[in-house]
Amino acid sequence: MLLHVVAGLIQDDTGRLLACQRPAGKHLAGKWEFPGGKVEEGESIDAALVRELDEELGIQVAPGASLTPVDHDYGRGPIRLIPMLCQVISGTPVAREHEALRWCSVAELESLEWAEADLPILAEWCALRRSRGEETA
Ligand SMILES: Nc1nc2c([nH]c(=O)n2[C@@H]2O[C@H](COP(=O)(O)OP(=O)(O)OP(=O)(O)O)[C@@H](O)[C@H]2O)c(=O)[nH]1
Repeated sequence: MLLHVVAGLIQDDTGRLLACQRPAGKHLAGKWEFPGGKVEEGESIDAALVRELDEELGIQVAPGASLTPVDHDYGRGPIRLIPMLCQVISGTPVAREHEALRWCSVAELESLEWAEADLPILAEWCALRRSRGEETA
């Protein structure tokens, strides 16, 4: 069965993107990812995003546009990773479930070791920024 996973792309005022490091002992430990998680049965993508970011980071967000979903299989069954831009309404991110959080410029994003399914999302996000003339941040 295809597992739907939502991933939140959060930008700060200076255009940096929030990256989260997966904790030790879990699948893909130490790799970087976007905050988010599995969409529960009967739950909308937007609702899953709001719930997961509240649980994981203690922030309240407003879902925005989605980027292109990525289908991937780590050998544990197929997942569809759905990237969603989002706006923080309240709170400051705290790593409740991650090893570390980092606000990253484009150069910093490229220096991290990402979960494989995130790579096309990062490429799309960087292209989007370039098309808006924001590539220097
Ligand atoms: N939250 C999140 N998950 C991602 C991303 N990229 C990516 O491949 N995944 C994968 O999506 C799957 C579901 O993520 P999850 O965070 O809800 O699950 P988990 O691994 O913590 O729980 P599990 O160990 O019970 O499966 C995992 O296989 C995870 O590695 C991402 O950017 N954000």
